[in-house]
Amino acid sequence: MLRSSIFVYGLLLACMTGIFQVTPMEAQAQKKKKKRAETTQTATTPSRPPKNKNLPNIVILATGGTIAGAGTSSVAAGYTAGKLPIEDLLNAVPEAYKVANLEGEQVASVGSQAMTDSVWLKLAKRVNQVLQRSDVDGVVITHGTDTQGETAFFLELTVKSNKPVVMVGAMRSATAISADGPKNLYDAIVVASDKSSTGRGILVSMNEEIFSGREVNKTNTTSTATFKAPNTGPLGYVFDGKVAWYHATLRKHTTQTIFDVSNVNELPKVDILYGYSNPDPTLMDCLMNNGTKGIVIAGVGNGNLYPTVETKVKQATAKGIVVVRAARVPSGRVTLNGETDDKALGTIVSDDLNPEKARVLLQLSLLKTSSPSTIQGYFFEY
Ligand SMILES: NC(=O)CC[C@H](N)C(=O)O
Repeated sequence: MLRSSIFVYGLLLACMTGIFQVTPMEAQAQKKKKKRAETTQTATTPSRPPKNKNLPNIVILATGGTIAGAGTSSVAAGYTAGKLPIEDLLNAVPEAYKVANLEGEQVASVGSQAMTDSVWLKLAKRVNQVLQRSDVDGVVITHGTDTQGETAFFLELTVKSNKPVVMVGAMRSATAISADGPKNLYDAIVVASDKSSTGRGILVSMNEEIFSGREVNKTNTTSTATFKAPNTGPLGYVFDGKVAWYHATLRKHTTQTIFDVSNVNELPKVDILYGYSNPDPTLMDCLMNNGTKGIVIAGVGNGNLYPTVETKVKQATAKGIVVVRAARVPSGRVTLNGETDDKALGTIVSDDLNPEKARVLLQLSLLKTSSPSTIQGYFFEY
């Protein structure tokens, strides 16, 4: 009796301490099972397939943004932009490897609200280097949406190749439910791989629409359909892995421009002043005394200026600062000598470029000349 109760007690103890939980044979089987599970897991993580010589070669240059953003919740809006590396973004779209051979490179990892002139220059130089390679057919650039319109126009004026360059972003982070990044990235790769995208300038592919880098703007703070071209509409669409074109830009771009940044390390300082009722004209003093070489005014209506700002503008142009009248109105042209007397003020107009795009063109123009009339010519040409 005593012996049997010692046995039962011993058995119980053994079970609790796990001695009899797994026999050596079972342990080996479990080890094998675990290894199998690990192998299966690796196999489901898409790895780079071997190069297919029948597919185009696309280089993806990553700069950050929401498309590479990650948050702690899949439903809350909060996240940090530019966290995930390009490899992770590509792993979310294994289908893209059936469209092109893909090579990824991280140029920057920033939310595009932190975009700088130096990243622009680095990016433009890198795009040009990559496109010079005879084995590269096109480039895709992942970018935050906040300032994507400006970067697109900067590249539109400084990329020296006819090969497709397609920018893309996302409005929902990579960890959000229904993240739009993977579909947008897939579509952008489709657009960049399509020979019909050649010679169209910098393209921005978002939400199944394709825009010109000159025209595209972010128009909604949170919607996935945020990108629009208010003056022209989209150039085309990408749907079901196919591209369809309806329009083309007539303004000079890429290989047709005079702007070459290959030896440029710094851009001239150009700032934007916003127009509104009863503004404080001393803001202009701040810019005039701050080394600013050019000022873009986001004027009201047809780029009109508040009277006391107008007085300051006259002082600025007399000092040799180039002042461009643009408009805070989201579409349309700013016309010369309408309500505002450009001749008397020494100002020029942005044509139909919005203030931030006018700033880009003014920065590049000032690398060439400080003559307002020559720069006005550029604004009607590009
Ligand atoms: N949707 C976005 O990409 C916005 C995220 C961030 N502010 C950026 O522009 O990079």
